[in-house]
Amino acid sequence: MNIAVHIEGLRRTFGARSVLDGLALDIRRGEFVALLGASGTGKTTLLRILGALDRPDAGTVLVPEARTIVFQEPRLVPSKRVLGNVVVGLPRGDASRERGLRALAEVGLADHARAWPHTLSGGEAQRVALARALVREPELLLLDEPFAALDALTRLKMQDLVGDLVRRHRPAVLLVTHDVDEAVRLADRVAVLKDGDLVTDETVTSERPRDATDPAFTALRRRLLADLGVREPAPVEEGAVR
Ligand SMILES: Nc1ncnc2c1ncn2[C@@H]1O[C@H](COP(=O)(O)OP(=O)(O)OP(=O)(O)O)[C@@H](O)[C@H]1O
Repeated sequence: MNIAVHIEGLRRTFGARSVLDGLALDIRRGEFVALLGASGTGKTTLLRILGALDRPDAGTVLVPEARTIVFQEPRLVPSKRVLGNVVVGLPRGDASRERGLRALAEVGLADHARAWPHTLSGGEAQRVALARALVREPELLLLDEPFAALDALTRLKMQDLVGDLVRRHRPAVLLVTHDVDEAVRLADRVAVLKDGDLVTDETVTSERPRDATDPAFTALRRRLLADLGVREPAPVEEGAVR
């Protein structure tokens, strides 16, 4: 079957509030879906359910066994060196070590294998978290605002890195983000979560590498911002004095 994730009629209630209310979403194998939504709409709840960290109250959720999550913060084990963090939970031995080293090389940290987590920058630590997720060769990669805590330049570099890694490994991806441009840059499809269900589910048609000034990109950005209830700043006219 060509489907990696199948969700139908998903409901999750906290007290009297149905945060997810009949949500449906399919993700094909190797497809990259970005999920936008205002704060508190249930994006993390959805990701946690897909990662088996939370349970639905109702509905169907079919996900592959091989799935990993990367959170906003790297969540490294401070008492393990970088390589130990990457291979944590894998069988001990040379084969895992080799896989771990390959994954570190892929995120550009081959020379940090013996470093301790507290010596890493925020961006490096997050790359270790990515290596730890990829070394398991997931069929589904769940990304919960993985770049949100990084400075703007590091965030752009991380977006490029994730784009490259995903193209190489081809997992299905669900990326939760607040950043509309990030969603449109990276994803094959962008969905917006509102009032418990997806109100938008759009295929991104711009060619890669994506140019934020491309008309298709800007038109999609405008539609997504409207769905999110955010007004786009008016463009500054050339020569205008402000
Ligand atoms: N374990 C819980 N118990 C009670 N309420 C919860 C629990 N987990 C989440 N919620 C509530 O569910 C709603 C959705 O939370 P969630 O973290 O999924 O939103 P989000 O869209 O990821 O938000 P943000 O963009 O701010 O991270 C919030 O109102 C939150 O308070």
